Amino acid sequence: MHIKIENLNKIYKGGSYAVNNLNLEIPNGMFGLLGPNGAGKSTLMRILVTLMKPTSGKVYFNDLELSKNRREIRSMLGYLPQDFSFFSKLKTYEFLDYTARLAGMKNGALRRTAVDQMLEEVGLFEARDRNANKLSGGMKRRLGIAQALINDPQIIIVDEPTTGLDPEERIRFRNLLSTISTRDVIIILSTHIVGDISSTCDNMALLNTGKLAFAGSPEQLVKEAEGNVWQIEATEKEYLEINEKYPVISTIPIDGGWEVQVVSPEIDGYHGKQIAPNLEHAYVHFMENKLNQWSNA
Ligand SMILES: Nc1ncnc2c1ncn2[C@@H]1O[C@H](COP(=O)(O)OP(=O)(O)OP(=O)(O)O)[C@@H](O)[C@H]1O
Repeated sequence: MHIKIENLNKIYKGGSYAVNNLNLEIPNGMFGLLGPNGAGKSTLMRILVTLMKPTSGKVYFNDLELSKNRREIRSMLGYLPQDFSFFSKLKTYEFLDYTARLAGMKNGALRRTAVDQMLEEVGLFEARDRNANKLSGGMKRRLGIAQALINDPQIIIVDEPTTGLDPEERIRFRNLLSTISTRDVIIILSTHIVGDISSTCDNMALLNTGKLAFAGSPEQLVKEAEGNVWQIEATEKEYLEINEKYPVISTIPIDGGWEVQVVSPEIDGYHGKQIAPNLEHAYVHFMENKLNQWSNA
């Protein structure tokens, strides 16, 4: 499976571009879509899952063009939306059985087996008789991914799936997606949480104000930030200045002041050394330095 997005635009009423001339290719495996709030991620997801039509441009799923093959493409998709909610009266098992029926699984015996297997896979088998709306936040999200996977989709699209989850559930959810991504599928993971991408995705794109700011591997993005991350030993007074001047990534108290990590091409004579960037540094480098340079050019 391979997705190709060509010159895609979405203009909402009022004239603002939520997606702005986007060109992007998405190969098999786990693909991360990263960007700040309002970058256009949800709009792009909704276009890909056929819930919204673009203003212009084309999307190909292999050879199938989206606007001409909506029904066929829909049958290949599983979607976990950002605001996924449940039917309040249904038990966990009943909910998944219901979505399996909606997905066209008519044979009762086969459907029951598929539902039980899926509940096992997402770690909810023990909770099968609990009301879906009484599950914890992380369990609800796992039930959400179960409903997206029940018809064995080739493309799985998950929008901000780890927002609001505690660290343990976040890791559990990421591991679940990683396991699924070893199959012959595309998983598109939209997030503003850098850690979701660094631990799981082979390829990624960075969106900002509807435009593509970067496409490649997380390692490539990290490489672009080399030479731009500094660890500074600062006095209290210097720390206050540094905080005004540069994006500060972390601060640790040390004897007589602070050890501060900043993202910047230079540090104006402060006492510091360059350190190897990680994806969080690289994301900040891109948003703060590169994009500002472009918009000022
Ligand atoms: N229905 C709509 N009508 C008008 N403008 C919209 C609509 N939906 C989104 N927008 C605007 O389009 C832009 C992109 O929004 P979108 O929700 O796609 O971004 P996002 O990256 O998913 O952000 P978030 O993580 O906050 O959902 C934003 O400026 C938003 O205000």
